[in-house]
Formats: sequence, structure tokens, C-alpha cells
Amino acid sequence: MTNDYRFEFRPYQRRFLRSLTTNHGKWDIREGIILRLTDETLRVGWGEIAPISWFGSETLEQVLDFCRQLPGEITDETIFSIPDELPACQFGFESAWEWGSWKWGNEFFSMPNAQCPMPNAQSFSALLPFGEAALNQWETLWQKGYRTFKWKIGVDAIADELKIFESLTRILPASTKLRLDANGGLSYEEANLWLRTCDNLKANAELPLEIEFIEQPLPVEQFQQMLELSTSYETAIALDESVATLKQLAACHQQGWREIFVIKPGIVGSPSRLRKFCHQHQIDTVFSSVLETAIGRLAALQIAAELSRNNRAIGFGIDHFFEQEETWFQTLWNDL
Ligand SMILES: O=C(O)CCC(=O)c1ccccc1C(=O)O
Ligand SMILES: [Mg+2]
Repeated sequence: MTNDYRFEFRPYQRRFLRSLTTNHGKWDIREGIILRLTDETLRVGWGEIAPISWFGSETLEQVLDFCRQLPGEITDETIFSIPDELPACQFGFESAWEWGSWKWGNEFFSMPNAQCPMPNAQSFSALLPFGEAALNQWETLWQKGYRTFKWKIGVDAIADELKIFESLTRILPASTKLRLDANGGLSYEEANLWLRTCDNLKANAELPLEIEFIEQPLPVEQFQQMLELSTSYETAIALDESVATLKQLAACHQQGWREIFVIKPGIVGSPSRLRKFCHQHQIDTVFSSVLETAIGRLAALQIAAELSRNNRAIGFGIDHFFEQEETWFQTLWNDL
């Protein structure tokens, strides 16, 4: 692209096919903005800004304020000087700037025909519904080819969740990997109980499935306790909320975190700086969605394909896709 772009944006709101329940409650509607850059040769780049403020990114209001104060014509300088307080904006603008430079043919997608990359379900992790519903839903996802599942914990009473978990471990087939995501919702005692339970399962050689990790057991403020837990148990811990942005990621790494880092490209910040960090430090990563729409998803998957290096499934299961995926975009940009 040349150095000057026409900048346009449209806010959107979309209802999930199924709501996402975490220990922060129920989430039904995704709000964000789609942006378009058009250069002097009329080449177009699309970007998505899909913040999750409860997770540590900027708010939607901050995104809207930022976009509204920009002029209709912007430059590379504008794109690469977005402040770190707006990480989802950094992602949206930079990925629109990169749009069109990507190649589709990697471990996540095979190319049966040049038009349509086909996701390779085995490389993706699928979200199970929370609570007991997981027990009847995993099979449909298994049939679609998923072999890695994520189940939310820290939503209900721990005794109930442990019971469902025990059933899950007995019914899931061999060669399944299971991730438990607490979204920072456990107490220190509960985190110990979950880790001990998982370690005991691991010691039981008859158990066919693998507990891959527990994600963000404690709140962000309790980094030292998580560091201690990571050395006390066999079961791995993945940081997620603690490393929501690039700045937090660097700080946790600097303070000695050597287990797994979940990276959500949609809110982590500048893709170019993320690439630099990952190339510099060979960290163990899991790439994950922010439940963005197809625009942000393409950009996030591109980054995941470039930077994944440990065979870990990526958290971009298709389980939360939106309704009317084709017509939505045309309505949003009615000049297409
Ligand atoms: O990471 C995944 O496997 C799916 C995505 C996911 O769980 C998620 C999606 C939106 C917001 C927060 C989270 C999370 O990992 O906690
Ligand atoms: Mg998580």
C-alpha cells in the first residue's frame, strides 16, 4: 500500500449463536467496529477492533472516541503511533494495513481449491458449553474433527464442577486434550484443589485423555501465587488475562513465567511488535480468539499461523459464530 489512506469505519453489534458464560457472567452480544483503509491506488484493507474491557483491553467507548477524532485521511505514521492504551485499535489498524499480504496454506488451513481455505479442525480447540451441557455437547464437536476442548470452570460451586469434570474425564475418548479455563475466578485453595485433582488424574495411567493445562486460575493481581503454583504441580498453567496486552506479556515473562502464554491477537496490541517479541523469546504460546467476526479472525489466524511453534491447538473453534454471516457484512457496508 502507498502511504496515504482514506479511513472509514462502522460500529457493529452481533448476537452470538450461543452465549459465552464465564465467571464474569453471560455474554450475548459482540460489539466492535469494522474499518476500511483505501490507498491512492484504490487498494483496500479491512480491519476489526473488537475490545473486551473486562479482560483488560480498552473499552468500546475509547475505540469510538479514537476513531471519531481521526481525520478521513490517515498515514502510516497514524497507524504506527497508536498509544499502548488502545491495544485493540493497534491490532485493527495494523492488520488492515497488512491486509492482502497474507498467504493461506499452513497447518491450520488446507487449500482444496484456491478460493476457499478449509480449517483443519484438529489444529483448533473448541469451546464446550459451561456446566453439565458439556457432557452431551462434546460428541457433536468430536464428530466435526475437534480433539482439543476447553471447558469453563469457576462459574458454579467447585464441588458441582468437580463432579461434572470427573464425568467428562471418563467419557471423553483417548487422545482428547482438555483445557480448563477459570478466567481468574478461583481462590488460592480452589486452584490448589483443581491442580491436585488434575495431577492425580495424570498419575492414573488408565486415564486416556490429557489435561493440557488450567488457564488463568487466579486473578491478575495474584501473579506470584500463580508462579508458585506453576512450580508446585505437574499440571501446566496458562496465563491469559495476566498477559492480555503486550506490555503485560513482557512483564510476566520478565518476572520469570516459563509455562504457557495465551495470546489473543485481537487485543494484545501491535502485530509487528508481537512478532518481534515472539521471535526474540521462544515462549510457549496458545493463540486464542476474542470472539471477533470474520475480519478480525482472518488477521488473528494469520498471526497464529506465523507464530505458533509448539503444536498446541488454537482457540478459534467455530462454536460461537454469528448469525447471518454473509448478509451482515453487506448491510454494514452498504456501498459494496
Ligand atoms: O481460547 C479459546 O479457546 C476460546 C476463546 C475464549 O475462551 C475466550 C473468548 C473471549 C474472551 C475470553 C476468552 C477466554 O479465553 O477466557
Ligand atoms: Mg481464558
